[in-house]
Amino acid sequence: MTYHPKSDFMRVMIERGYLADCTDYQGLDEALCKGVVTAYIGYDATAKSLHVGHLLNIMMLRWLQKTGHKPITLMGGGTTKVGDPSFRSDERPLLGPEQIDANIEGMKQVFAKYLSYGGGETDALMLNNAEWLDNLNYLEFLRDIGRHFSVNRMLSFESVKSRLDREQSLSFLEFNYMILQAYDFLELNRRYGCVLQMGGSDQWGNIINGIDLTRRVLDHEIYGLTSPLLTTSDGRKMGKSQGGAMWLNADMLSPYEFWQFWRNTTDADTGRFLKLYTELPVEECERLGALQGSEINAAKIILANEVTTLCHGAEAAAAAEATAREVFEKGGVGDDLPTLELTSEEVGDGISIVQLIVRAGLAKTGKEAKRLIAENGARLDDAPLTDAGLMLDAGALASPVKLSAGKKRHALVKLG
Ligand SMILES: Nc1ncnc2c1ncn2[C@@H]1O[C@H](COP(=O)(O)OP(=O)(O)OP(=O)(O)O)[C@@H](O)[C@H]1O
Ligand SMILES: N[C@@H](Cc1ccc(O)cc1)C(=O)O
Repeated sequence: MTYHPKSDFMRVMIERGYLADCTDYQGLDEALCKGVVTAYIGYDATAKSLHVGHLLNIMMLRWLQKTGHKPITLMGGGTTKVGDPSFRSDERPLLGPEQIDANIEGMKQVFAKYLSYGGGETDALMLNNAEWLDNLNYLEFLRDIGRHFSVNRMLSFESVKSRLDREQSLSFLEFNYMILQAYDFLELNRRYGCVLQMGGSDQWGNIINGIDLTRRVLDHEIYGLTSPLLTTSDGRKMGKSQGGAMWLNADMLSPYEFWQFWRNTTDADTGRFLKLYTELPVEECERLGALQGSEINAAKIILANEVTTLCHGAEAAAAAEATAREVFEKGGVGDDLPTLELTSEEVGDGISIVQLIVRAGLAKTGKEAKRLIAENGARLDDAPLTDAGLMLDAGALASPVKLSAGKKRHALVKLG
């Protein structure tokens, strides 16, 4: 990166590692220096909660607001009905309107923790593209908007190319997604003077289509900026299709498990995550990330506390840290462990240990639970579990028991 930015926002984006690409560094930097820039990120309603992959770009909106600009969070109430095919090898499952509305309600919970909404100049706005997409007239839309798109060019984008190269089907419905997202940018520019769209690098094609369309229709110069897609050191994208998504809503992932996720960051990721997910000064993040051996654990605890405080509050972060100390350092049971509460009817004459391991979320299937036991990875109240046929009755569960999978994952089982 040879560009030396003048604006605070661009400087933060570059210094902290948020920037993958930008359509016009200098043009955007100058706009940011001149006055308040309105920028948006869109979120499709494909799940009830956002996850830590999305948190990366929520932090970008937070920095945008902190540096004196105006963020828009756009819920994809309209676009979710179509489903973004970018870099996907298959079509997304189609969701019905009730599911979409429920997902939007779930997703919305998180934004107010990071952004301040309201009517002021740099207050954030929450919008939904169903507002302008739901009632589009097909023929008018084709004539006014569709005529600006070249199919030849649309077919050349990397985001759909792999699907075409592999001769896998790309439905006409999905093919329209790019046009709808482009139209969003045009509408947001027209209605709210929005001049910047941000997103993960998989959104590049969709973003530049919006910029081209707005130039053609309104003759306005607008910008796009993308972040790297966050992967863990072992190369997996942090998302939801990957399984085990790290959700931001507490009813989908407890604050304790959320805290643990950050606490278990690999050494190589610690400095990078501190810069992306906390607001500690860059030099401090670098110093902490460079610690070696057991010292880096202190950095990971700082990371977990900072991120959990932002997302779930200082109290939840402190409780998670206390539970972790209790469980790991003293071998005890903390109040904050994920808990499975059983009724006496469920326990009956006895409930199998395999079923408990699955229901407590420590294994996905019975087979996986049995393998865990066979490989000596499961423990009951800190004692190794060797018998996969073990049954626990109400007497055994008279006081809560702790189940563990490996060194780091624990759950409490108790009678409700
Ligand atoms: N791991 C990530 N790192 C950075 N940005 C991400 C990440 N995951 C998602 N995003 C951003 O959020 C947008 C919405 O993503 P999308 O719903 O496709 O993600 P997802 O939950 O990872 O989905 P899936 O795993 O189903 O592909 C992405 O296009 C990207 O801009
Ligand atoms: N396409 C984005 C979501 C989005 C929706 C509408 C937009 O205008 C912008 C972005 C995604 O897959 O997550």
